Amino acid sequence: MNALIHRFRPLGALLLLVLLLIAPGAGLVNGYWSRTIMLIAILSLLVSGLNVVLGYAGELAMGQVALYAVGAYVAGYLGVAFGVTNVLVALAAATLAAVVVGLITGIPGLRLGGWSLAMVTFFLVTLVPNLVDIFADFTGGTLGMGTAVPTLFGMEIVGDRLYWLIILVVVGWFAVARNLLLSRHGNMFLVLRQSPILASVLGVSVYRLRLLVYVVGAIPAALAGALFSMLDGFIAPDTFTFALALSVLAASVVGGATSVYGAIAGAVVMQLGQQTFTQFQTWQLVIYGAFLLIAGIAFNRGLAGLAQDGLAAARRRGWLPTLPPASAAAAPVDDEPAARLEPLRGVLLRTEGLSKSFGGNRALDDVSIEARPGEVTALIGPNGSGKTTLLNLICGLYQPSGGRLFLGDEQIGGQPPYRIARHGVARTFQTPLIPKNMTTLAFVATGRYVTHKVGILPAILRLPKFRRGYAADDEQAMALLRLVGIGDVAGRQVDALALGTRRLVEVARSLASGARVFCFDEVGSGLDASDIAVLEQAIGMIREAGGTVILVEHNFPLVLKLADRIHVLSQGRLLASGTPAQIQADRRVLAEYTGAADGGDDGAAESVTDLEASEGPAVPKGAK
Ligand SMILES: Nc1ncnc2c1ncn2[C@@H]1O[C@H](COP(=O)(O)OP(=O)(O)OP(=O)(O)O)[C@@H](O)[C@H]1O
Repeated sequence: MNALIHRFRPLGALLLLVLLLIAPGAGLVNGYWSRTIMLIAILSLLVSGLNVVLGYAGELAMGQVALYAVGAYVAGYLGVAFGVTNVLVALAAATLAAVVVGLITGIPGLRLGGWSLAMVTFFLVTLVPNLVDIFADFTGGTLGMGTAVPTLFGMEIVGDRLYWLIILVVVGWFAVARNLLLSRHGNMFLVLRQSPILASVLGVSVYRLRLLVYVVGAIPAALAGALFSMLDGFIAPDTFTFALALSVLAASVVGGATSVYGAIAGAVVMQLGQQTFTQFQTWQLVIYGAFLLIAGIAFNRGLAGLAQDGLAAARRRGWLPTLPPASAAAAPVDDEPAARLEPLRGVLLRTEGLSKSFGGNRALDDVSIEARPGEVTALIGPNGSGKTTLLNLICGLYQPSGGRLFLGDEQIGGQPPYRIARHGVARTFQTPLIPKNMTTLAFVATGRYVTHKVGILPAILRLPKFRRGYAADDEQAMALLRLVGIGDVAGRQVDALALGTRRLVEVARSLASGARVFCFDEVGSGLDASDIAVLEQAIGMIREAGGTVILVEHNFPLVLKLADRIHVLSQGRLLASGTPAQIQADRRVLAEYTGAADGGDDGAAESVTDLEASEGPAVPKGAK
């Protein structure tokens, strides 16, 4: 039954599309409703563009309405000034204009960072009437501009034909958006939304990805504008108002910004609301504000989120058949033998006099260490001694104030994090960075985004290259989850997992990139004894496979078991380096941990192991 439903889903969608297309011709809807459907379709294009930018990549870009105007005027002007009325040319020109305007506004907006994009796009919307006025010779100014009748190969595209065109363009866009967002690219957009830091340590240039998302989101807005100019046959600046920008934002939030089809739900609510209530014009800003507040507080995943929750509840109760696993690889097969790691091309990592200051605080001072391939190098020290700062310098998240960082013979210190990640440096975080709305399997596969590239076009067109890449992503991610002993959580939402499990997920994610150097930041904390045993085994495997492991850890028994070499930091300086046996016997280290002036002659503890035998964290002299 289940398989049958899924097999016939595309057929159902096709039937729905055919029904929608024949509705006006077959008399199922009158002229009023066919215009309403076209307006909803156009609005859903606008909202969908915002969903891509805001819902997926987390960028508040208010400029959809300005891009809507660009699409409308470009399509309109082509017809009026050059007699180019072919709808395909008009739509292509609108798309091109969206890309150009997207780049012109996106580059400065995103380069400056922070709220700049929101500000730039906000001003873009408020500028539209002025620009239309300034270029009145081309746009007709405030009086507006009549547009030519659209054509296709000599045929006038009016009435039912225009209705079909609008429906087909909107369906086409949603197919593109679906294929893009429900792919490894969409998953990376979600990672970016949750944490640009995480995206950058996965090897992604945050700036370029943001620009890409912003430009992609601009395209449906311009297409909507072109279609609107064909529908109304007239364009005037009072269509492209700030109130419309707010209504698009409200529709995005109400429909559910992180849902592909939420845009349609949001557009339906907004358009029907507008048409149903006569007082709407007067009250529109208040109504949009109220919509945003209610949607933000009561159902922050929008109508689409409510629908998804309802469907999930119905499946749990057995009222609906359950979904098949995301992929064949995701089906839990717990009795399968754990995967083995392929050989890793570990490399020597070396710091030379590395320093980092935050204002007057010298967090790291002249630290020189080595981490060798096929070894586990542990960094220990009390809280605030500079361990995480050192990892952040190694990964490029901090710029060094002094000193150098070598990977093999190459000096990589000071490079941006995404470049360092591309050299093969992977990282986990003290507080795991985990995106929302993603399965554990998909999250682990994001580790392969840069190293096993599949372009956007193969993803949108679902080409064999995309399918092969997708299958390999799933298979590898599943094997790695099994390796760290959590294959059973592959299909679960990764942000719903317990802290200890998230740490293991991060280890699997770092392995997915095929990295050469692994920086594990307190990866053992919060894990129970059985998880620690699995972690120990996984780190042992990375070492055996030849990887370079840098382990920041407070769990001293774990450090003693795993480390080949230990570096002890104290107040940002390197206090001692040596084998576990040497560090255990080092009285300076004991003194640092106990606070005793001369290494613990009070007889309370004879070695660091005595202090840490209970697996408790190293108690700091000065807690962070
Ligand atoms: N972004 C920052 N801005 C200002 N000070 C910072 C920053 N990051 C770290 N520090 C300071 O640098 C010092 C070292 O901090 P760091 O987090 O590296 O220590 P740690 O050894 O990792 O501690 P813990 O074991 O608690 O994680 C601390 O004094 C901390 O306050």
